Amino acid sequence: MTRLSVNINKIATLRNSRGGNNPNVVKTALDCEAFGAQGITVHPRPDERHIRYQDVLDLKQLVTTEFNIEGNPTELKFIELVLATRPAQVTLVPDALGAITSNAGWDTITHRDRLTDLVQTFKSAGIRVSVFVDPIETMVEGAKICGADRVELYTEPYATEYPENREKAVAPYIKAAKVAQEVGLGLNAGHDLSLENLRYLKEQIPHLDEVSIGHALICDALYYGLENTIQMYLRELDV
Ligand SMILES: CC(=O)[C@@H](O)[C@H](O)COP(=O)(O)O
Ligand SMILES: NCC(=O)COP(=O)(O)O
Repeated sequence: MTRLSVNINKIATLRNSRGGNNPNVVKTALDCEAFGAQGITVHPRPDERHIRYQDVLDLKQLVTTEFNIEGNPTELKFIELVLATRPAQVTLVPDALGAITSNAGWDTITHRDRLTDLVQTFKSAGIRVSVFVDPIETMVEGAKICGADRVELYTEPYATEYPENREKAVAPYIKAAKVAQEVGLGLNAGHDLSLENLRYLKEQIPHLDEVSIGHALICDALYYGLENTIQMYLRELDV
């Protein structure tokens, strides 16, 4: 079974655009769970332009499905937040300051020592650690050497190539997923997954443990409503 974790960053972006508390991020997370989501993902950034650090602490009190915090562990504040929150999973993402969104995975070879320390720190606190990587076999192997429990494959290149040539788009992901399975890593995927491209990814990589989806899912909810949308995404994974 592949779990759907809804990334609620975009709900916070909407809230922040006006100040106040509408939409309510915590209520939306709980509604996502009630509508069938099997996890909630947040990706706080140092400028707190969407999810704020306080949101993360508030969510932890009430989220009952898998809580996944994504972010760049080079920020001490991020490390402290994760350790204070103790989510089910932390996903380490090397996002650059000033980037609009995440745009690359880790070089798990160059950053091996630092990642190894971080993985150990989080695992000692009982938190599962996933490392965000491009679909490159050596990067997956590198994540294993760092002690990670899972990798999250960065799917933006898949999503971009999908409309032109979906077989070519998914090919590196199938290879990377195979390596993850061989070395005993769990497998997550995320970024720009959508109703258009999700089913094929799942068909090609049936052993995916989890997908985290935010941007497209929240956009779809404008047309279909949040409950219907979550059910539609779940059906795409039910293959
Ligand atoms: C790691 C990843 O791909 C997502 O967490 C993505 O970065 C979502 O963040 P934004 O909502 O800021 O685009
Ligand atoms: N880890 C990926 C994620 O949480 C959501 O990414 P996106 O669907 O907002 O592109």
